[in-house]
Amino acid sequence: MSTGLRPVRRALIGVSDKAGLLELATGLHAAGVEIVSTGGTAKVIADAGVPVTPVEEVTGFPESLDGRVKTLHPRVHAGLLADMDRPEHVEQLKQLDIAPFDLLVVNLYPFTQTVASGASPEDCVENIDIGGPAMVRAAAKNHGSVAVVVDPARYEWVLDRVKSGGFELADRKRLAAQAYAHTAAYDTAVASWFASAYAPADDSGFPDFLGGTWERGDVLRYGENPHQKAALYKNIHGGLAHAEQLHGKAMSYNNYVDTDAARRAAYDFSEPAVAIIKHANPCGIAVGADIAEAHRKAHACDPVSAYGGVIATNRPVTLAAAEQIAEIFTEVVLAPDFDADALEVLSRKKNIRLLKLADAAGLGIELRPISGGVLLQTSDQIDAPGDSPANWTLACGTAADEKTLADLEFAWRSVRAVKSNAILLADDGATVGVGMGQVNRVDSSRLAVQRAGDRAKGSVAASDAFFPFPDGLEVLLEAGVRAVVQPGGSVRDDVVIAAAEAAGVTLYLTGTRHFAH
Ligand SMILES: NC(=O)c1ncn([C@@H]2O[C@H](COP(=O)(O)O)[C@@H](O)[C@H]2O)c1NC=O
Repeated sequence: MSTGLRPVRRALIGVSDKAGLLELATGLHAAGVEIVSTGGTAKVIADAGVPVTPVEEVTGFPESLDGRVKTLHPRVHAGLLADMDRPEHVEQLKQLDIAPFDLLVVNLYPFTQTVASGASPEDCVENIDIGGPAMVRAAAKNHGSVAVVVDPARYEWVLDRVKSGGFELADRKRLAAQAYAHTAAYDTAVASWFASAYAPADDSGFPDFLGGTWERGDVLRYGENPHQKAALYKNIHGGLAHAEQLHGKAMSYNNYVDTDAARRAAYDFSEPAVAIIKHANPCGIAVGADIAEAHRKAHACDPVSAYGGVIATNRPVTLAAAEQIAEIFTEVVLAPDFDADALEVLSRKKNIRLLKLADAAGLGIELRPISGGVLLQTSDQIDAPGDSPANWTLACGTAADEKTLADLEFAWRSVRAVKSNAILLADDGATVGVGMGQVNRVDSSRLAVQRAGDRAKGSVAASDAFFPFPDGLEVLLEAGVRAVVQPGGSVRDDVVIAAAEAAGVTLYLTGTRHFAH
């Protein structure tokens, strides 16, 4: 069966990123390939003494308008679009005196990088490549006859193929698929920038067009369950999907979901913090003088549930912390870094996955697919006025002393990481009981109290949303909680406050809610 092998005799090269260009051009020339190039590319090649035909010689037209017109010419596009398996195309090229191209190597003006550099809108617009994508799309469409390369990392492989006789049809198809993904991502970046930064339709802050492209990372063993298939796709914005895995088995689908929840729970504490997550909910969050102390305290919250958990920290993992973690069966540790000795200790554990992610902050927006669409919201940062104790309203009881207020603030920050309805009990910078994911606030309160056991007495509590009735709060009061922080805002706030007052408990209202569904 024919593999559709086509030799490379004539190549068109126009690259913005000149990395690897010389090696490529030298290799192509040595393999007997005629090279045609655009201005800057041709200059680099010619300066190195490698023969190159300027594209102007092919078009008979000068590169003009500040480079806006270089390759946009029938003599270039006919050479890229002629189907060499169709005799009439071959004949037409002959009549028009146009030579076909067998290989196109292009990379585009750096639009995304220009935007990211904070360049002026005019510079960004000028960095929208027009001729490059036109050629890439033409050659990709005509992959039956032309191989198109958009990735400098492929140059070595390209030379190898050229020297060994050319590209097979299967190669050219894969290259074409890559080329279309490249131009699609490029156009999506341009369209997104126009819609949100350059020409927004209104002042809502939400663009009319929402674009995103992802490239496949690892194919995962399975999805949430073994009968579901799954793969990781990565965008260009960094984050957990790009974390460097330093050790351990491949990440699973559920590992990623839990690690992202752990990241959200731990990353924005100013003190050293550790979050231990199971099934996307915390079974312990704590701050401490260092990571080892924070881990000890977080683990003590619910050692039963912490077994097989996922840990995130906001500081590099130290030897002391690593030795503690190594004692407990842990699926994943995510940290900004690992000290060398800590890495050595943890790497002795075959099954633990160690992920390094320097910037865990995330993009500040979240997308959630729903049937037929996607919901977009800004992330639940802890930056609303109601998140600052200075703005809390003391609804009843005595004003909290410094330690109590610090615990309430810790509990308030931590409760964001708990699925609603969320009730979180804390003491001394550590959770002691977490009630999560119940469909009423009374059950969440019962769960938190039950998990805390004796530790409920004298602890502080945070509720992610208001108590609609006093019943949930009463569970906490009976257990001996000494101070509570909650948003307030229920039509029955007066009876809820009265219940706290009767128990002599301090109650603060934040006016801000932190649901996590
Ligand atoms: N205008 C054109 O006809 C055109 N043809 C190719 N380009 C781009 O020009 C760049 C290469 O230019 P140079 O070789 O001059 O550095 C490549 O990124 C290529 O995608 C063009 N530039 C922008 O559209």
